[in-house]
Amino acid sequence: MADIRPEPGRGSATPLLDRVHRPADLRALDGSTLTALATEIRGFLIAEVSRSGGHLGPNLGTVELTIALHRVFESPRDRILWDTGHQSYAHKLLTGRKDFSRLRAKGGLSGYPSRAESEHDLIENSHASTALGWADGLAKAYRLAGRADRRVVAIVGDGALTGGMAWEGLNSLADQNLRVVVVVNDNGRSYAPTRGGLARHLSARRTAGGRRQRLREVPVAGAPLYRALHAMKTKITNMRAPQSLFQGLGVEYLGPVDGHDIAATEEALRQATRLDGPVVVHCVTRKGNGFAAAEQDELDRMHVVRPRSAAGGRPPADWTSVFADEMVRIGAERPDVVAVTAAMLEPVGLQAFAERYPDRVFDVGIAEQHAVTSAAGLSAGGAHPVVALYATFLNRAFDQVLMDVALHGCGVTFALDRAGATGSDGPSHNGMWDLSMLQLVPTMQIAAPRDGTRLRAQLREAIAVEGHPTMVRYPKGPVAPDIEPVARAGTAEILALPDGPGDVLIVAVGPMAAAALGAAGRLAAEGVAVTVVDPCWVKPLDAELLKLAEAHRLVVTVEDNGRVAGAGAALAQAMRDAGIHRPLHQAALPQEFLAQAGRDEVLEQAGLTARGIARDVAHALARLRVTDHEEVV
Ligand SMILES: Cc1ncc(C[n+]2csc(CCOP(=O)(O)OP(=O)(O)O)c2C)c(N)n1
Ligand SMILES: O=C[C@H](O)COP(=O)(O)O
Ligand SMILES: CC(=O)C(=O)O
Ligand SMILES: [Mg+2]
Repeated sequence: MADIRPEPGRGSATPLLDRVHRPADLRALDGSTLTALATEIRGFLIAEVSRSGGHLGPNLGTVELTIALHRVFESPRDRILWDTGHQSYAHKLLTGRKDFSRLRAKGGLSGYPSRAESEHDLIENSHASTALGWADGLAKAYRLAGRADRRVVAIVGDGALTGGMAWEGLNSLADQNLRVVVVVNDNGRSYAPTRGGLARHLSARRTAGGRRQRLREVPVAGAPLYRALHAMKTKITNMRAPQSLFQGLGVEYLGPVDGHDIAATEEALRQATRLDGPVVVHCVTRKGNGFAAAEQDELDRMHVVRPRSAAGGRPPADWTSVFADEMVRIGAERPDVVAVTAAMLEPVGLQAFAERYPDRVFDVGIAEQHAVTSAAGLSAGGAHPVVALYATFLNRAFDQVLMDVALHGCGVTFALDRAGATGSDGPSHNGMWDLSMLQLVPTMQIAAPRDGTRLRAQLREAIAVEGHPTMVRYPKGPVAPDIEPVARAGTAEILALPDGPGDVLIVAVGPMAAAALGAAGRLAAEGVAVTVVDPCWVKPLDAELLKLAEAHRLVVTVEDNGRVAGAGAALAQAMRDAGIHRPLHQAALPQEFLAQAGRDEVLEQAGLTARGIARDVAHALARLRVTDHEEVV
């Protein structure tokens, strides 16, 4: 993630934008005014997003495309669907949302489309490659309802197009001959350059288009030659290029068109709407366009920038960098260890591994399902794959984890970054499902390290396991300071022991250890004797942990995962199975779609802080005194 300094003189004065309150207002503007509006929007985004943080590069690339879309389509009668949704800032501005002062913060604008914000938004899940599925369903529904007037347009990045769902969508659009316009927003990048056969195909089409474009720019001899070539190559429209992969599937193809040329993009879109079936408009854009620092950012074209408050100076070491470092060391010792990423090499911390062992890292595109099954294959072939993903993105690959990896006894390690609350990306990005989901997988071993030392150690332990899958989960943000154990209970580690017998056992999962210790301190001051234990391995739970539970009056589990079926629920079940009848209170994230806020705010709201845990324990103890034999309090 890049630090940025906006170019001096850039402000957010927006006289033209002030005249646009809704998409229809755009239709009254002429060509040069539209170009000036694009410049204004770009200046606004650079100034605002540099301050708030957010997806700067992708949004700088879609300004002109968004203007063209809103001039051709009549949203919300027509549906404009942004795949992933991280590139919809200009769309927000043109649909009346201009207060970016709290972008991605609590109570502020979402970093993605949001149904609560606008009738112009529909998809807000922000997991990639879903827009064609939505488009397919909407177009079918409109057809059934006899609403031929309602058009559907989906904007999908070249990165999102690497996801299998996009191809399932295209297949279905072609099958039903649905009138859907698919704009491929091709900037050649995901975070890093987009990889694979599809990326090569798009690149070849880009080059073919570019060659024609250059010929046209040659004043005298070039133009007739261009026209001759062009006429020969195009039959139905003057923009259609033959031999595209899409045409082979039964989806028309227009382009490539320069996505920073509003008039040309508009013309391509208008042509697309005249066709009576699915059509791809190949739109070539530059990620970071118009902001030199972003255009020149080799890493990811400023895909996402940190808020200015967090920028400056060296950021503190985060969990990702500890993982990154340990992977390089493990890689040196274990030539069979390979890494798999779903288009997020650098964000998940595999850059250094890739530099050291370029042949042992595989970027499969935004294709988590394929990443997991491919890892099963790697394991079957004798390698030990580490599949590194953001926790929330594993969700869609549950069946592959269960049936390909676990059922087949594959030694695959899942390294899940951004596990727990992530906050500013809203409900879609909190990593609060993995502990529940992977509890269901027979043979899966789950580690939740509490600090950097434990992350290194447990990653090693996990990678040493063959014959079944392992998972290591860790959160977003600075790595927690090391906490040394005071005793052990099997594989669990005791972090605090009272002098005498304990009243309360706090089972702190992973990075919740520090807050649990803080709570124990507060409770001790009130005369409550608390033992704090870190299970280290959340699955399987060590029998010693059950003995500890039996030795206390109240058990409290603390985890940054949804409360349903997570570590607390697993312990409650293990205790019941073992005939241990102790009341158990679960402190966890509520099983809800959590509103966007800072990560700390989300944790605070869920009571996952020292104060919150101490308060919960005190309440639970008070209730225990009243009802005595309650099992879950
Ligand atoms: C299922 C899933 N995996 C990973 C991501 C993380 N992610 C968000 S945007 C992005 C790259 C998108 O590339 P592209 O679609 O080409 O859009 P661009 O940013 O280039 O405009 C990735 C990997 C995600 N949102 N969803
Ligand atoms: O997950 C997608 C984000 O927009 C980028 O997240 P991050 O800042 O946690 O890497
Ligand atoms: C949008 C998103 O998920 C990302 O930028 O990673
Ligand atoms: Mg892209």
